[in-house]
Amino acid sequence: MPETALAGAVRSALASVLDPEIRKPITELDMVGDVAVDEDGRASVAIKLTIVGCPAADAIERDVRTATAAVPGVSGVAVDVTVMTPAERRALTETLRAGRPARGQQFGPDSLTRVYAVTSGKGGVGKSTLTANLAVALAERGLRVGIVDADVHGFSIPGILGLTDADGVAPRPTRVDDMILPPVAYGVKVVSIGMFVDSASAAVAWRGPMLHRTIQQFLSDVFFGDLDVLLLDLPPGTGDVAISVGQLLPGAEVLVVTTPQPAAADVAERSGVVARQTGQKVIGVIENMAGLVQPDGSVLDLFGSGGGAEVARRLSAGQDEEVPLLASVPLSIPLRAGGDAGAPIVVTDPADPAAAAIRAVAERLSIRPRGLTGRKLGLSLR
Ligand SMILES: Nc1ncnc2c1ncn2[C@@H]1O[C@H](COP(=O)(O)OP(=O)(O)OP(=O)(O)O)[C@@H](O)[C@H]1O
Repeated sequence: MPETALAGAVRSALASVLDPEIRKPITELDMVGDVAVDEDGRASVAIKLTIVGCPAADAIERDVRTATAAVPGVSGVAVDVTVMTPAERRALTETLRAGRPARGQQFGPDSLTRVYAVTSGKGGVGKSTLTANLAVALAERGLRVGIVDADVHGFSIPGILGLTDADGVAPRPTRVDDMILPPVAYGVKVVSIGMFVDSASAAVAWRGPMLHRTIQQFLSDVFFGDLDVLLLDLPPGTGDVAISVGQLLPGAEVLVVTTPQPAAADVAERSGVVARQTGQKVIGVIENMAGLVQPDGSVLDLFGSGGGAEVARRLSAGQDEEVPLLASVPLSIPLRAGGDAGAPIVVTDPADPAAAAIRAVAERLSIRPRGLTGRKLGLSLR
């Protein structure tokens, strides 16, 4: 039976309901089944969820009720929730892949997504804290942003972005067949090794090939959709990881994080040099944990000063293009506390000097023109 005009109006209104994980209208995802409105204006809407126990079910049902009830002429709403058949699910994953074969890489040479690998010479310099806040600041500017947290030594991104539970455990992402739907926090799609281990303290002692396979799986099986920017949080500076990134993401550009400590400069410089040896371009240095402004206005240089500028100078030597020091992010109690609480300060306390410095990096990155330098153009000479 054809839908009445009112049922058609309800269906159109449902285009405003987004699947919170896939972030597309449920109408485009074929999640809306029969829609009918009786003579008294009572609407009945059939919704097909991707999987049984879909964590987004309540949000979708609520939004469907609200959108339907707002259509003029509708007096009541009944929502019938079912689950897609395997064939419907397969059709959905094929639509989401948009022609890309299963297990195909999403960020290959033709991709328009800018990929930034955030690296540091050693642990504990604030790489994850900066990556998470930078991602949120980029999303705040209207960009579509994703993070791959592959830092096996401390998969801390889910915690910093408030995705973990009271025990510090990250949520297991929803799977639709072989497609992994990344949770979204502060507008950023996040996938982390921490989402696939059993406890927050689980130690991950992985050799390079295992990490390589995991990054590869994240890049192929996680549904990121069209992204403007993908940030990679990688374990501190080993050659293994740089080689993997070079192979899997030849277009990736590198941000080097260091502290102001002159002694840290050597090891930070090395991480930049290793990245370069594997064909990646270092596009800037971020100094973190710089001088803390005291209540009396004096500056406490807990970790010394000048390390960031020194690393940038050394990485620029012999290069056509200078490697800039993009920011010097001061020590900040709110930045640390925001990370612990899962509330990134670029949103909760944007005026904090550390938040302002990170937001300035986001602005600089978001207006960078896309260059083709270093990209294979796919031309062949006959
Ligand atoms: N500018 C800053 N001011 C104060 N605390 C900071 C700052 N940057 C980071 N921190 C804190 O320092 C600690 C280490 O930061 P983080 O986990 O981001 O480092 P990391 O380089 O990613 O380390 P790892 O690679 O070992 O995971 C965290 O407790 C974080 O809150």
